[in-house]
Amino acid sequence: MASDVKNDIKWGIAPIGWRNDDIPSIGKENNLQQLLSDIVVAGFDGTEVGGFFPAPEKLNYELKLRNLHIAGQWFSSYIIRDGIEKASEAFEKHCQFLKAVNAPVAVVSEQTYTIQRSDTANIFTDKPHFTDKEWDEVCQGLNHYGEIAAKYGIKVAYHHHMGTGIQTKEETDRLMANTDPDKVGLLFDTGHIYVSDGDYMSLLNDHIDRVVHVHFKDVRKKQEDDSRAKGLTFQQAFLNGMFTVPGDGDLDFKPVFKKLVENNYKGWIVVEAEQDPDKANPLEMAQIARKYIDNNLISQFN
Ligand SMILES: O=C1C[C@@H](O)[C@H](O)[C@@H](O)C1=O
Ligand SMILES: [Co+2]
Repeated sequence: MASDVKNDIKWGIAPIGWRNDDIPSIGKENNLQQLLSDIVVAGFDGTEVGGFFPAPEKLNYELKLRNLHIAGQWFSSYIIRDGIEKASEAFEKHCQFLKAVNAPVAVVSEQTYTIQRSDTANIFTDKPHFTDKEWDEVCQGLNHYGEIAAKYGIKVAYHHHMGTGIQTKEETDRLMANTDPDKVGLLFDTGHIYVSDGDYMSLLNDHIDRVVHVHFKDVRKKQEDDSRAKGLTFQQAFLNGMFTVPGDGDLDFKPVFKKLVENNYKGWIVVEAEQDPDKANPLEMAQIARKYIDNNLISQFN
């Protein structure tokens, strides 16, 4: 059965185009009200929680004024570094926040050994690798996160991510094989898997049944090649314009959307493009993305 495109799929855009949690100086002039109002102007249904967002009461108030909704929030997980018990305590607090803002998924990434915030590591070559023991711990811990999330009516959406121990398709395959499908879902991020493996359809095709959340991140191949040749860090690469919104880069989102719809995907697709807002006007980029979605993706099913 296919999704009912109008009712089953909600479209979001992440705050990361306006402000970046990892580089707080970027876009600090964009406050919550500005961000949310831009999202309404561009025609999206909601967003994910950014690091600068206020407590639930204030956030819900601002969302309600604009009829917007929260899709989820990133959780930096440290199962290997801190152990399952301590990591789970932090995760439970995260779920409490998510429940208070009615978010359906927790976006989880195991951040032990990550190089995504490093000032020196080459994002294309220096990723960490987990030992077999660490893999066991992460998989066990994530299953436990799934049990905690379920108490709050939330799903775990695991985010494969450049510069982490679970980045490639092979690593994501291993994660999917060793976690419980009822407890751990997959967040499919087009940009991360493309930069990692040079392909995005294989991951989607193989794990479509586990996908509970989606990030649409486009890649400018020229800027990716340039960043790779220069051995840039993750932050340098995105400031070099490696990522952009769908419709502005080189990835074709039509087969991705088709696959999701044909497999009855129900949930959020969030446009997510970390860029320098001084170079890429966030509202303009949001409007480019929305136009591409309407004219090239949704139109396939009209
Ligand atoms: O989903 C994401 C959240 C960000 O914090 C992260 O760095 C970005 O690359 C991403 O895909
Ligand atoms: Co993402």
